[in-house]
Amino acid sequence: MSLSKIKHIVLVLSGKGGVGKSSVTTQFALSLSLAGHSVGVLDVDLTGPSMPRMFNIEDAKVTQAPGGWLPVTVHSANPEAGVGELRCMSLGFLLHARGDAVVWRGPKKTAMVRQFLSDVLWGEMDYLLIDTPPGTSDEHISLAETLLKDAWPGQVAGAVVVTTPQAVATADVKKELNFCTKTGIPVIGVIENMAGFVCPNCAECTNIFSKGGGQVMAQEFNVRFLGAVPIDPQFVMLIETGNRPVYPQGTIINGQDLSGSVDNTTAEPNGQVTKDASLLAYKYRNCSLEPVFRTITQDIVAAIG
Ligand SMILES: Nc1ncnc2c1ncn2[C@@H]1O[C@H](COP(=O)(O)OP(=O)(O)OP(=O)(O)O)[C@@H](O)[C@H]1O
Repeated sequence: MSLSKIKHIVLVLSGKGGVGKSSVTTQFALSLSLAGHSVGVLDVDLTGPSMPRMFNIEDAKVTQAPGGWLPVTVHSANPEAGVGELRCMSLGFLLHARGDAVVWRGPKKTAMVRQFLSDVLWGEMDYLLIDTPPGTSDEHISLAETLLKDAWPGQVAGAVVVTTPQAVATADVKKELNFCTKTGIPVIGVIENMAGFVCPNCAECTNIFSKGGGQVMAQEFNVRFLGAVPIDPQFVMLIETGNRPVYPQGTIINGQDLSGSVDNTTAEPNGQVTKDASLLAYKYRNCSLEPVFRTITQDIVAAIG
């Protein structure tokens, strides 16, 4: 199996679409990489692959080598700066045109997931994060079957389950936790995303949705609560504008009008990290969600052991 040299495999799940599962996968991958770990991200959301957009590598092409596909490099390792390499594989790289729709029946999806697990040449990696579609679909069942059959004991570290605070989303996530129980995939913990909005001007946190649903659910299911990630408009900007971030018109932060300016205000204090790591990672280091997710990542790494 092409996953044999990967130390830990982590699934990222959510019961509902749009709760920020891919954003969480992105931040988890960047946090791990910035902590010096080598990370692969496998996007098995076949009908809505969003990892190429998240990493701003939508135009990248996957190379076919004799033994399989070479994943796309988001950034190379920079040991001097303590940054690990980050690579990604997604169906998005294999579609002819950006935005092409995938309308496949179950067996074809199953075959694709199996091929992703067997034919991608990851090489040696500390972590492989698998971004899954929302719910419990054909992709999940194929993933669970293939992974649990082929992985060595303990290699599948478990699943991180993402939810938003409100009850309708947490209800869906309960199904996801049940799926993990039934398939025997350990649950590493629950992350509550979009938990409040911190005003960039006055720093007051407003709970736009209700609060604490993820924590309550974690207690109910006796699983670890990994933390709450607030809504940060800067993160969306970082992702949507990728490696060349420009503030849109009307952006006023801390009373300063930044419309149209390149968001490099904190990007180049020493020039070290930009040398090898992508500017995306470098920008993320300066995003307000980075310290929040760094703590969550440390907890996950400690939980995996
Ligand atoms: N903490 C956050 N702060 C600000 N924006 C966020 C946050 N989390 C997610 N978003 C934004 O919300 C939108 C949906 O997030 P994302 O695509 O990660 O959700 P998803 O659960 O993976 O969706 P899908 O079901 O389509 O796979 C994106 O535009 C993303 O940038």
